[in-house]
Amino acid sequence: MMPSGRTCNRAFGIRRTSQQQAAHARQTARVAQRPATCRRAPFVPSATFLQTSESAQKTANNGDAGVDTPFVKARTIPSERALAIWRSADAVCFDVDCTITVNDGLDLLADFMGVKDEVEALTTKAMDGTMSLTRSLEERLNIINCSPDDIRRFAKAHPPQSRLAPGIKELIKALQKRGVAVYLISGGFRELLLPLAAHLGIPKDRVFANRMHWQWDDETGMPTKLVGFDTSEPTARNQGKPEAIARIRENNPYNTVVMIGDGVTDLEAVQTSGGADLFIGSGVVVEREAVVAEAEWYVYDYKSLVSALSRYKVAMVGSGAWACAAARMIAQNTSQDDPEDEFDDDVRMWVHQGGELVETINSTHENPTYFPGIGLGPNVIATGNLAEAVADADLIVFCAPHQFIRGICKQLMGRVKPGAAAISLTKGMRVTPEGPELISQIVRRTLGIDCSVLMGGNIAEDVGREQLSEAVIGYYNLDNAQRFKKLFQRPYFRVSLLPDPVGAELCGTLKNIVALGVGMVDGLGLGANSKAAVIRQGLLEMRDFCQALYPAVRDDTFLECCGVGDLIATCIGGRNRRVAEAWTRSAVEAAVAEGNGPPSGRSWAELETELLKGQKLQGVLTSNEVQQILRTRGWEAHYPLFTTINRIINGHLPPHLVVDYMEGAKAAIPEELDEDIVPLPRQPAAAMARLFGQLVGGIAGGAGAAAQGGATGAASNGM
Ligand SMILES: NC(=O)c1ccc[n+]([C@@H]2O[C@H](COP(=O)([O-])OP(=O)(O)OC[C@H]3O[C@@H](n4cnc5c(N)ncnc54)[C@H](O)[C@@H]3O)[C@@H](O)[C@H]2O)c1
Ligand SMILES: O=P(O)(O)OC[C@H](O)CO
Repeated sequence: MMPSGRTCNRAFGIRRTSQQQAAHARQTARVAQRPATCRRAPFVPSATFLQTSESAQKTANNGDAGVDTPFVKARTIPSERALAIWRSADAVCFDVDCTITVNDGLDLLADFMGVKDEVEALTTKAMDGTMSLTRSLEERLNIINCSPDDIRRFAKAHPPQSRLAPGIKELIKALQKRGVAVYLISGGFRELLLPLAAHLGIPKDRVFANRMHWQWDDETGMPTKLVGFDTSEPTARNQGKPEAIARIRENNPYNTVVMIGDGVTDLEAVQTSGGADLFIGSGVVVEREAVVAEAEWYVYDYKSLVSALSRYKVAMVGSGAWACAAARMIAQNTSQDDPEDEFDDDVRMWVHQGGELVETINSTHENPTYFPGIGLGPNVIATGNLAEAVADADLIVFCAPHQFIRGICKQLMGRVKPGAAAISLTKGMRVTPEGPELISQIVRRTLGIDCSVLMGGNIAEDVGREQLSEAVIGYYNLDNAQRFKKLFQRPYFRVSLLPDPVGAELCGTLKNIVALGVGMVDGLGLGANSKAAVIRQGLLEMRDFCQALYPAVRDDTFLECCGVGDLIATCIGGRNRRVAEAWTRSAVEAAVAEGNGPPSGRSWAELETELLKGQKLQGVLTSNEVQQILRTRGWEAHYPLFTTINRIINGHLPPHLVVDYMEGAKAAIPEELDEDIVPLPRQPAAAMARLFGQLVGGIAGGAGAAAQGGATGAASNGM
């Protein structure tokens, strides 16, 4: 800003950090050697927002021995109010001279025209108050007396990039990227500002400044001689900046407008009604005592404004295998040194166990219980306190085993930040007498926030090893989905958006049942053809079930990575498949070994503990949940594979019927057994004992018999 820019030769007695003092000394030495009219302010090099503001604040609070200047406390840490306004700004207005540029345009032009000293004398008069701003501008232009050609030559000699303050271009770019309207409001002249505006991508109609008046040549129709300037522009007089902002507001539906500048006329922008909602003082180029003292927020580094612009805080609810792999990706993204990074570096992770595991994660940056051998990143901060993990979080990632989500959400009721957005990575559903409820629906209903889903063929350990994986984000709110995409997307983790959240979530849920079937095929020693048959039928039943419950679910969704992609990944490398294989082997071996006696195959719960070491099996619970829906609605015959698998896992049918699911679904299940739906039974079901007793002869024929259709025969016999 031009008029007060003249005051920058004065010493203002600002208390500085030692870092600032060193920078200031270097700057002072440089300034002394050049003809610029502004003494540079301390510039804090490349510190992050918090480091900058904290160190500055600390110095301000402690005092700084060795500096004998009067104490002025710059508010370098923004208040919550200031931060909220900054983040929600619709328009940001910048002063130009010594705010976005390192020098004053009119001074530079005077120097270029060889009249620097006379112009400076007039400036001093204006600053002394012995001359009005308007008259001082008039007289200075008179002395400068340039032609349009001089201005063109001046612009060439001082191109925009040579004049920009450090970090300003990145700040303006970050604002524009967010859709914030950027304005220039200057006591300088349009003729000198427009090249800067063009360089910064600011349209001409967003530049408020004074206009030179020219004498025009009658013959050529071209401007020839400078004869004054347009005094009707608000920027030609004191209190002009708030007036310009009031005009901007009149013509645009902005709720929130911020003014940034180095001088007192910029400060005025917030002190008048109709002006800006927030003034941010800039000490990037010069420090002015009055501005430092009055500004609600004062910055020495534009990076700090970029950092503070929109730092979404992220919470991870869960700390199992997938929660760790996902938190690791998020932490990689949030810690990027990118001025446009929208996220706070830290990722809070809730650890159900609390205690020692929390301490281990925070000291070793690894979760040895659920995700051994893979570092999470130092910015994943574990806590055993659920409410603390999500407090202040703008983005909440739910990734706990599905049976716990409802309880978790109940604890979080009334504790999440209004306006927060959630995403569920959990695969599963809940079934109530009223019908099914998806995990994302539980989050939405209990917490009253938007909830997207992220689904795909994503074996946690493979993602942790940065092997290529794909996922979709199924969404209702596109803005939130796009933000989550930025949060998750990595070179090795390809994320796309899918406007079918229900289809995506149900695919992720139902494939766990099919994976149990494939594990059974493996446990029976059958080959690829049988697995393919089970997978194909599983995909059909997944599609039919989704569309029977939610007719809007799209066919295409099943061809996405959340559909067939996840199905294949789980059936090749998932936990459900692995545990089902072990369970089937154990059941078959026990039946063969014990003949007609009661089989002693291992229970699901036992194998879950032994093989998954604390991780949770989702397929058995999901199968029981889905089966309740099938049974209640009389749909069992339409879902023969789902039904057969459910009967097998609950001990109502022998495992080899998985490849003869049409028969399995038709089998008459005794009344009392039909009710016997026990999630993860601790003991082999009594029903299993009876069935194995009847079927042991058939099973003893082994997998070979089953592969050749023997399983069908045995099942038929058994039923
Ligand atoms: N593991 C994978 O490869 C993978 C991949 C994609 C999706 N998923 C899905 O993500 C979800 C979470 O899976 P995961 O692998 O992160 O977890 P996990 O299977 O490793 O389960 C262990 C987690 O459950 C927690 N837990 C145990 N008891 C609890 C309780 N009473 N209340 C709350 N939490 C409790 C543990 O603290 C731990 O964080 C599941 O729905 C799963 O289907 C898993
Ligand atoms: O290991 P599973 O069977 O729980 O499956 C893991 C993931 O869901 C695969 O995408």
